[in-house]
Order: sequence, then C-alpha cells, then structure tokens
Amino acid sequence: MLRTIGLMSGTSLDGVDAAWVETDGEAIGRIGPALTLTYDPALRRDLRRLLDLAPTLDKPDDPFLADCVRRLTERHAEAVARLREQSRAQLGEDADLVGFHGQTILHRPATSRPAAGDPADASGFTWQVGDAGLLSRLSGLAVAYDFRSADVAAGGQGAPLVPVVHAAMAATLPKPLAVLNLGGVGNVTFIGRDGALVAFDTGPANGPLDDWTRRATGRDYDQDGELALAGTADGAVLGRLMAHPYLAAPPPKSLDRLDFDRALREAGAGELSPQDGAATLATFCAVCVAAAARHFPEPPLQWLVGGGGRRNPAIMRALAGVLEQPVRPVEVAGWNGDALEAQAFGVLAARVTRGLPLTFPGTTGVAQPLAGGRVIGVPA
Ligand SMILES: Nc1ncnc2c1ncn2[C@@H]1O[C@H](COP(=O)(O)OP(=O)(O)OP(=O)(O)O)[C@@H](O)[C@H]1O
Ligand SMILES: CC(=O)N[C@H]1[C@@H]2OC[C@@H](O2)[C@@H](O)[C@@H]1O[C@H](C)C(=O)O
Repeated sequence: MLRTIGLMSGTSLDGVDAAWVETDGEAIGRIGPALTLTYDPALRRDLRRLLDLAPTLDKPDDPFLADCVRRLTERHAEAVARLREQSRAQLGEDADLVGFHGQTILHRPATSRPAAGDPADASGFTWQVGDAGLLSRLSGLAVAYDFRSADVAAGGQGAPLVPVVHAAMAATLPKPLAVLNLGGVGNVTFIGRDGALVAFDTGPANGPLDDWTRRATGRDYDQDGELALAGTADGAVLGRLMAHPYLAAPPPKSLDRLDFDRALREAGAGELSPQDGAATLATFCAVCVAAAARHFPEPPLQWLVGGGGRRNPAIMRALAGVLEQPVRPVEVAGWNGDALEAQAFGVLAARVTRGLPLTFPGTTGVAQPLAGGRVIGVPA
C-alpha cells in the first residue's frame, strides 16, 4: 500500500484540506491525520477574482494567474509539510505520494452523453490550477494531478470523482445508500445494492449562501446557520429557482461554482432581507438534493452527509424536511466529514499510479470506465 497525502481546494475557496491515507487505490488501510490550512483574505479574494476572469484569461502567460498559482501551490506545500510532521508524530510514518487536485477555476464539460463506441466529444473543458512540478520540488514527493481532463476529453463530465472512493469506504454499510457532499456545490453518490453508482452534482450548496452572507454581514459564511435560522424561506423565489432546468435534467451532470449566479439574481433573491435570503438559499440547497433523489433508481436507506454544509443546522433541518429517509452526518459511519474529499484524492492518486479507472458511466457519463491523471516523480 502507498502512504498518500490527498489535497483538495474546494469551490468554497476557504482553504486547502489535507489528509493522510494508506491505500492501494482499491482498499483503504490506515487513516491518519487530517488538517485544513485556510487561505489568507488576499488569496481568497484573488482566487474569487480568478474564477470571474477565467473565461477570458490568456492561459499560460497571465501574470495574475501565475502569481495566484504560485501562492496557492506554496500553501499546499505548507499543508503537506505540516501533515507529514503530524503523521510522523502520530503514526511514525512519512508519505510516498501526494494527490493534488488544485483549484477549479472554470468547469464547462460537454453536455451530451457519449454513446459507447461513439468518437469522444472533446468540446468540453475543465480547468484546475496548481503547479504540480513546484509542489513536487517543494515536498520532495511524487505528485499525482490533473484528475479531470482525460474524462472531459472523452466526453465525460469530469466530475464528480469521489464516488469510487465513497463506494470503497462504504463497502460494509447497508445499501442502497446515498453519500452527500455539501461544499460550495453539492454532489451525491448513490450506491445500489449491487454496488452500481449513480453520481452527479445536486446543485448549489454553500457557495451562494457564503456569497450572500459576505455581502449582508461581511462574514465569510453563515456560521451555525445563525442568519438562515432567523429568517423564512421565500416561496416565490424558491419556486422560480426550482424551475431551473438543471434540477430536472437526468444525470450525468456537473456544475461550475458560478452556474446558478444568474438564476439567483433573476429569481429576485436580492430583494430579500439578509435573514430571509439566507433561509431561502439554505432551503434551496436542500430542495436541490430532493430533486436529485428523483434520479436514483430506488430510494436509499439513509443519507450520509459530509462537507461543511453538515455543520449548518438550517441546511440539515431543511434536508430532514424534504427527504423521506434519515439524514445523518458521515461521522455516524466513523468517517471524517471535513477530510473525506482530501482522503479521496489520496486514494485517487494511488489509482492514477496503478492506471485504475477514476470515472465510470454512472459517475461522469463517460462511455467506459476510464483511467486519468498524471504523475510527476516516482512514489517512494
Ligand atoms: N459551522 C458552520 N456553520 C455553517 N456553515 C459552515 C460551518 N462550517 C463550514 N460551513 C460551510 O461549509 C463551507 C465549506 O465546506 P467544504 O470545505 O466542504 O467546501 P469545499 O470543499 O470548499 O467545496 P466543494 O466540496 O464544493 O469543492 C463553508 O464555506 C461554509 O459555508
Ligand atoms: C469541477 C469541480 O471541481 N467540481 C467539484 C465541485 O465541488 C463539489 C462538486 O463540484 C464536485 O463535482 C467536484 O468535487 C468533488 C471533489 C468531486 O469531483 O467528486
């Protein structure tokens, strides 16, 4: 087994999650420490600006992009260094391989589903920034990266990638099961009785709520759902948002962090009070999950929720109100809901080194199970 460090910088742009996992890409051995290094306000602001600029950026040469990439990568290297200190202290173990997702700044996969045997539809595009060479030099470790582009080039959605890892972690849990991640965007993995996967992005999760809270209060997010719990969801705005064609569209499907921004503006959310706006966005996150469940082949026995959204009681209450099955944080299964995505990129890194598939027809819509990713350096 390889001793991996998985790194995920999610759509919330709040920081980098890092986690130590022993794995061969299929089985999961020891699970070690995990940590989050937040980004300083200047880096957060610049990454947010990068998202807005991404569609018009002149890729290789833009000095603003290069500066953001360097700062982002250095922060990742710091996370690796600190986590190695912890894994040495706690387990007496170092690491062999890093899984480096980078930061998605633009995600525009092709929309049509390729049929088996059709030529690949390469019109999609997904862009994760981060300097794997620099991270490898700074850490002295082999680095697996570029996890999404082979899938998009083959006509897949390029996301979500974590379902194969959810399935490995849930090996002994009763099925059918739904594993929900509520980050900036929500994504769900339905695991059937036979292990078959149906996975896709549910809709916006914390992203619009974070933006709303920042504008209304200056704070980075609605801590413990304080704002949302003090308000009432607006039925008319919710009704307009629920009509968004993404919700009814069958999977495979995935989202860019900003895909719903226009719909949110046009739905009139901007007219609401800070509290009612937050309540509406928290409820909308849950409504998107309920809409997602309609695309499952059968109802799950329960929902396990990871990601920062499980810490927002307004979202968790709204979920319990719209879903018919029990909704619980992933901790009930003994998992760490803050580290799950980072752990997944450690497992995916090991899969990259072994040429195992990362994506499947039921996850990204790719025609056949597909390997992906690239590696710099040789795992120790
Ligand atoms: N105590 C809390 N109360 C309310 N919300 C919280 C709390 N803690 C975290 N969050 C929310 O969770 C978000 C971060 O979640 P997470 O780290 O899972 O997202 P991410 O990994 O960046 O996104 P993605 O999974 O879409 O890539 C924060 O931006 C915030 O909205
Ligand atoms: C393009 C991209 O970076 N997508 C992220 C994002 O954040 C959540 C959701 O949208 C998910 O599809 C994906 O991340 C997870 C880690 C995934 O690929 O499984």
